[in-house]
Amino acid sequence: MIRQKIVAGNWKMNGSVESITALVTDLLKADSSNSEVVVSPSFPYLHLVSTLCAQNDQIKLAAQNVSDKASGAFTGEVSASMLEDFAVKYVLVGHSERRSLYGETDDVVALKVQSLINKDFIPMLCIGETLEEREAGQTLAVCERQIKAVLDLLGVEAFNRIVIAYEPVWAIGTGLSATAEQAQAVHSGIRAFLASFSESVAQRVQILYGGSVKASSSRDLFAMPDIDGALVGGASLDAKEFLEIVKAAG
Ligand SMILES: O=C[C@H](O)COP(=O)(O)O
Repeated sequence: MIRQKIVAGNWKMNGSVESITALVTDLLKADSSNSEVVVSPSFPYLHLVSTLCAQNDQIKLAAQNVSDKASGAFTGEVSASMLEDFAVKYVLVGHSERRSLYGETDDVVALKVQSLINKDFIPMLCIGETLEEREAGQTLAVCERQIKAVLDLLGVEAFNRIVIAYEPVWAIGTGLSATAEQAQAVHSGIRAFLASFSESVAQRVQILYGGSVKASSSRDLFAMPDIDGALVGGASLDAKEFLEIVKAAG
């Protein structure tokens, strides 16, 4: 099955009105691409970016997080219904920084996925193992456990509306990308795991790789049959580098 590639830039907690305006302006100058291009600013800049991109359907918007609660006394949280006021298509969920620094468990991540699916957003479900887990041979078991929490709550059909981002924790922000072969092995394992629940869902689901993706490594990654794009952190803050990655995706 042909799956459209997605190249998503996760800007994390970076940027200002000035720098984001300049970055988006540069991204909008690029030629159109067959891949879907997504950018993920911090909440305060969603409105700015959606306004800047309003005349151009080439760039889609992602939020970096969402609350698992619908509304109420949850200071500092942002609900899925609030995101409906912006042109948000995707929402990152379960990023390893959320899991490790803010204590998000598999169960909380699954609830966030549920709140997004209920509102017709597409969750980008981030999964991946730590270095210790990889060295202990637990890479796939960890990924499967993280996916299983969502499967148990929502069933396999939910994955028709979910994008998976495989991001080995040891490769995030370290400059140590997984090799294309290492990433492919995990992606195909994830797809096989989903296929044990539904072959058609497994064939359809887009699985992105994230972890120190650079223009120089992206072509090899995208040549792999089960790598359907990238979730790019640091390199997405540089328009030229990010656009090279978009180009490599075709
Ligand atoms: O969401 C993106 C990942 O955390 C990758 O970040 P990085 O490209 O800076 O390693």
